[in-house]
Amino acid sequence: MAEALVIKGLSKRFGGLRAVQDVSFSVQENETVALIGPNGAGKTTSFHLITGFHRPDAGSVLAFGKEIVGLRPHDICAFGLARTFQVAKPFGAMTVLANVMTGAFLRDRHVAAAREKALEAIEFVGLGAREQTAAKDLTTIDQRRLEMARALATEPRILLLDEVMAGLNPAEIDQAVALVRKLSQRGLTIVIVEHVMRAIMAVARHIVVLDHGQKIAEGAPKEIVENPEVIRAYLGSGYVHAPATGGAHA
Ligand SMILES: Nc1ncnc2c1ncn2[C@@H]1O[C@H](COP(=O)(O)OP(=O)(O)OP(=O)(O)O)[C@@H](O)[C@H]1O
Repeated sequence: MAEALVIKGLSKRFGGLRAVQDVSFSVQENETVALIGPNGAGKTTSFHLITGFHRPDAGSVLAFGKEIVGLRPHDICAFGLARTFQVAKPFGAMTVLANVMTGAFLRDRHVAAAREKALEAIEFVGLGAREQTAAKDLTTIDQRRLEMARALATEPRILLLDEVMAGLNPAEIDQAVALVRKLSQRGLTIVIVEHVMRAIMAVARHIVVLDHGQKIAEGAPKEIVENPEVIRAYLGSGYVHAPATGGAHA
């Protein structure tokens, strides 16, 4: 498998705070990699750095062999990296279809083509019956579906999902897991930030753990949940059998 994303020495300070410190990891094509860690560990900042919303102080991000540090978010998206946001940012008054078309317009200037592509993405994420619903009237899981459809409509090769399971009930988490798997089966390379550990275990082939901006571990899910450093920093010793408090959700 070829490397879709190679991150080397990524660093970002906010004043005196080292939000991301010398973080390196790689993602193979069509692999799903999870980025986990406690609140404030630097996961979302890493997404901002990869997708051009923040410029790193140091480090490199190669996407399919091309350096993308320094490119604007729009150009990074056009290069094939799409993302969702931790706090969903739909255009509330606009319909689901109109929202997803804003993604599709990245590649298709023609309304009919953009509409067709948007409808395909809406159907794919399971929002087929809601295309004319205003985004603000969607349930939480449907808002997450909308975020994914909007990203998908930009025709990404790499999809970065930021806490798409937050606030979902257990049945909805199962649906979201199924959708992430379906996205992977479509051939996408996925990087997912998530606190819901059972979802991570169900979708990720590889896990990278951040703590205080630094990578403290990476490896296969089974290794990670047994790693003493990860248990200390994030999971807590009882997570496998009982929901952890304050950190990962079982
Ligand atoms: N724009 C900013 N200006 C100043 N500090 C910031 C900024 N963005 C993030 N930070 C700080 O950087 C650190 C890392 O934040 P980040 O949002 O990346 O963490 P996270 O791992 O995504 O956490 P969570 O799980 O809570 O979303 C935190 O201490 C945060 O307060």
